[in-house]
Amino acid sequence: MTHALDLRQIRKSFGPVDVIHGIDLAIGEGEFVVFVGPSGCGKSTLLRLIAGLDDPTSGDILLQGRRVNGVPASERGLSMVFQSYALYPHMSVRQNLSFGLENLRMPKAEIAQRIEAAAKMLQIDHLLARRPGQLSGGQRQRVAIGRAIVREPVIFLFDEPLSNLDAELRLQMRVEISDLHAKLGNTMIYVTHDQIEAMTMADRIVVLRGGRIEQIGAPLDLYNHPANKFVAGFIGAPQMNFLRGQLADGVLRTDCGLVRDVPFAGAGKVTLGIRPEAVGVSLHGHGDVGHGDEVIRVENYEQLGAVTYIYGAFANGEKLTVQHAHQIPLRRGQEVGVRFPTEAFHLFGEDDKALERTR
Ligand SMILES: Nc1ncnc2c1ncn2[C@@H]1O[C@H](COP(=O)(O)OP(=O)(O)OP(=O)(O)O)[C@@H](O)[C@H]1O
Repeated sequence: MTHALDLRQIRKSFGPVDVIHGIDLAIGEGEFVVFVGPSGCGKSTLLRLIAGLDDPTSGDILLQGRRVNGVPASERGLSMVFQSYALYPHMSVRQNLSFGLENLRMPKAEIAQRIEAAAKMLQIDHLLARRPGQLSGGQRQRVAIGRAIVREPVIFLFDEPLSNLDAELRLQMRVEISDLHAKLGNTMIYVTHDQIEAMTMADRIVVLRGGRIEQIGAPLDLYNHPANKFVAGFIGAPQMNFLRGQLADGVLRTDCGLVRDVPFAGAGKVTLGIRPEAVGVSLHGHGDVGHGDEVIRVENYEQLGAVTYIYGAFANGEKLTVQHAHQIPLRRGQEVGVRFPTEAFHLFGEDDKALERTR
């Protein structure tokens, strides 16, 4: 099968600084792939290499099986949507949408028809006569997406397109971009540092750190089976809890006092990972400590109605975040029993790699 995109051993250096360290990646036709990672991990650089806005130092880029190294951006059949929208302020929305097509000498009737279809899909048909300055941030981003759509690209490239929008609008646009992908069926590559965008939009997530791929997988694969501590900590909010410990002969002893038979092989220093929602809470009556495996002291808490977040600490100072699905009475300084179900354990070795379960 021909892939929409193949990256083969892509490296990129800026002068003496190596930014991308040999990336191999194949993206299938119609896939929605999200590149995610902390600031400076090389996501935008990688996207720019794919777009043809920059050249790799070495390695090959193939679009639908054809090597495109050195092919100018305008001839790659890709459209890019930027965080900054990059609209022409002195042109109307309609002109912003038609500009690129006119440059391709496309017949006027076809341009008009494409603009009409895209404007309708994005619900900006009533805004075509306005200038970007007369639009809200969300409307501007829709115009920028419209400009990408009218070009009918083989691949859409998005570089943090929602970063300038407020939380509510981000959520709405996330859903709209997912809908757009479902309607159009094009391959889409989306760069973000926001793991929630990655979790909600991607068919597959590529987690990058320091110019290397840490893990590739479907959102829930990464959530349930992170390959290492970095991915475990990056995917999921609030973050997975990490507790120091020792493993020997199938027995885990954490520094905070937990002793437990665990189905993991290996020995030596380990980190126990457990997600906030997997930790059980027990309260007896008014603030009495219930029966738990261990006790934390509540340092802070947040009652959101649907969920309660408890930010606690063990006697040894290690922190624990608990996400509880019910409303419970809490006060700072009280002690709460916490339970650790073994099924929810992730163990990471000294090299931060996830240990395999033995059963
Ligand atoms: N033109 C350049 N010259 C020198 N260094 C660069 C250049 N462009 C990017 N870099 C460096 O390459 C690294 C990766 O940058 P890149 O913009 O790809 O990161 P990113 O993951 O997109 O980060 P962010 O989320 O902050 O945009 C950074 O350390 C950056 O400083």
